[in-house]
Amino acid sequence: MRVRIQASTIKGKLTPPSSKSMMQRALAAAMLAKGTSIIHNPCKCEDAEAATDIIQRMGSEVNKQDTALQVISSEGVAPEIINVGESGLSLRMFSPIVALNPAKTEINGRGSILKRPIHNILEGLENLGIECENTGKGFLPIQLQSGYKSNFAKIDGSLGSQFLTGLLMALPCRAEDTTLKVNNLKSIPYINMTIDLLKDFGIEITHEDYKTFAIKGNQKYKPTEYTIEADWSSAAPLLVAGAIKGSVSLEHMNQNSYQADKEILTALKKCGASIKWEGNTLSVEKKGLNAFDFDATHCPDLFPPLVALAANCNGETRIKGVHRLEHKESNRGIVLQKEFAKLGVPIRIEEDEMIIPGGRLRGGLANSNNDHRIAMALAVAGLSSLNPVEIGQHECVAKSYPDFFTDLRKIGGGVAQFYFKSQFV
Ligand SMILES: O=C(O)C1=C[C@@H](OP(=O)(O)O)[C@@H](O)[C@H](O)C1
Ligand SMILES: C=C(OP(=O)(O)O)C(=O)O
Repeated sequence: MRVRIQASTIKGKLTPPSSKSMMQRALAAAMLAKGTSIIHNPCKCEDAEAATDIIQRMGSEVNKQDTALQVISSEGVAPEIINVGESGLSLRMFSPIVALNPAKTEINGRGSILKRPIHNILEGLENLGIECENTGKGFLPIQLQSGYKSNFAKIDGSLGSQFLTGLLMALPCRAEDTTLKVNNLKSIPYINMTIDLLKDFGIEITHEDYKTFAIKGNQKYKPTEYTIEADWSSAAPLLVAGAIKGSVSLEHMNQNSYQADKEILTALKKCGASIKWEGNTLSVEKKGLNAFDFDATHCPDLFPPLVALAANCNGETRIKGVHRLEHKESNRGIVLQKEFAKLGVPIRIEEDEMIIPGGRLRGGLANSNNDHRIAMALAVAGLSSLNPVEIGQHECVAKSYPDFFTDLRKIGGGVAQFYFKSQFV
C-alpha cells in the first residue's frame, strides 16, 4: 500500500488519540500496584499493545471495559521472555522493572527497535549489580538476572530519558534506598511526566536539578484510577496542518500538561499562526507564516512536524537538537533531509542545527522509512505541495496513531490509499 496526499484545505474538529507515553507508564504502574487499577481513555496503538502484552506476561490481568482498561495485579511472575515490539519506551522502561526479579528474563523486540543501541541500558543496569548477557552485542536481545545489588549508579542521560523513567519506576520497589547521579539529561519534560504519574500511584521521587535522584526504597504502589490525556505528540501534525492550510480545532487538550510536545504551541506562536483556547478546545488557524528558531533538544519528537511547518514559512527556519534524532525509529535527521529533498526542500544540517528553507514544496515520491512521525510529517507536507506527495510504508503510523490518515481525511485532507507493487520509493 501507498498513500497519496493532495493539496487541500483543512477545516474541522477532532480529538487526538490518547498519549502513548502516559499509557505505557500507567500500564507499568498499574502492574506494580497490587490490586485493581482502572485506566480511563486508554491509548490504542501498537506501542500500547506491546506494553499491555508485557504486563500480562508479568502476571497482570487486563480487562477491556467501555472506555477504560481494568488492570488486576497480584503477585508478579518473571516471564522467560518479553517482547517490546518496536517501542523504545517499553524497552527502556520495562528493563529496570523486569530486573527487580532475580530470575532470568530475555528482552527482545522487532523491526526498528533491533537497530537501536542499548549500551546505556546495559551500563546502567550493570552499575546497579544486575547480571546482563547481551547476545545481540550492543543491540537486542538482552538477558537480565540476579536482581539489584548496588545502591548507587552513574547514569548517562545524554541519549534520552526513557531508561531513567524505568529506573524511577522500579527502584522504589527495592528494599534499599538508591542514589542515581545523572549526567547531561535530555528530554527532561518526560521525567516530569513520570514523577507526576508516580505521585498518583503513591510513589514519591525527589531530585536535585535532575542531577541527583535519591530514591527511597520500600515504597508501595497503590492501585488507582488514572485518566490518559490526549496526546500532544499526535496533535502536533494536526495543528501544523491547520496552521499551513486552513484551521483545525482539537478537543480535550490539557493546557497544563507535562507532555514535552505541548511545546508545539511555542513554535506555532513564533511563526505567527493564530492560536485560540476555549476551555479544553484548542484552535489553530493559518496566517502569514514566517521562519522561526526553535530548540527541540528536550522535545525531539516534534522535529518531523516542525520540518513540515518550516517548509511552509517564509524564510529559513533553524531547529536545534538534531543529535537527539539519531536513535529514534529511524535516523530522523538524515531521513528528514533525504525525504524532504525528494519533495523539493533542500534541508541543511550544520552540527546540531537543521536549517529548512520555506516555500519550496513541489511534491513527489517519498518513503516513511518505517517511521510513524516521518510518515505523518510527509503527509502534512502534501497538503500544501504543488503536486501530490506519495508515501511508501505509511502503515507504520499504527505505532502511535493508527487512525491518522482517516482523521486527516475527516478534516479535509485529500488522502487516497492504493495498492502499489513495491513499498520502496
Ligand atoms: O518517555 C517517553 O515517553 C518518551 C521519551 C522520548 O525519548 P528520549 O527520552 O529517548 O528522548 C521520546 O522521544 C519518546 O517518543 C517518548
Ligand atoms: C521515539 C518514539 O518512541 P519510542 O522511543 O518510545 O519508540 C516516538 O514515538 O517518536
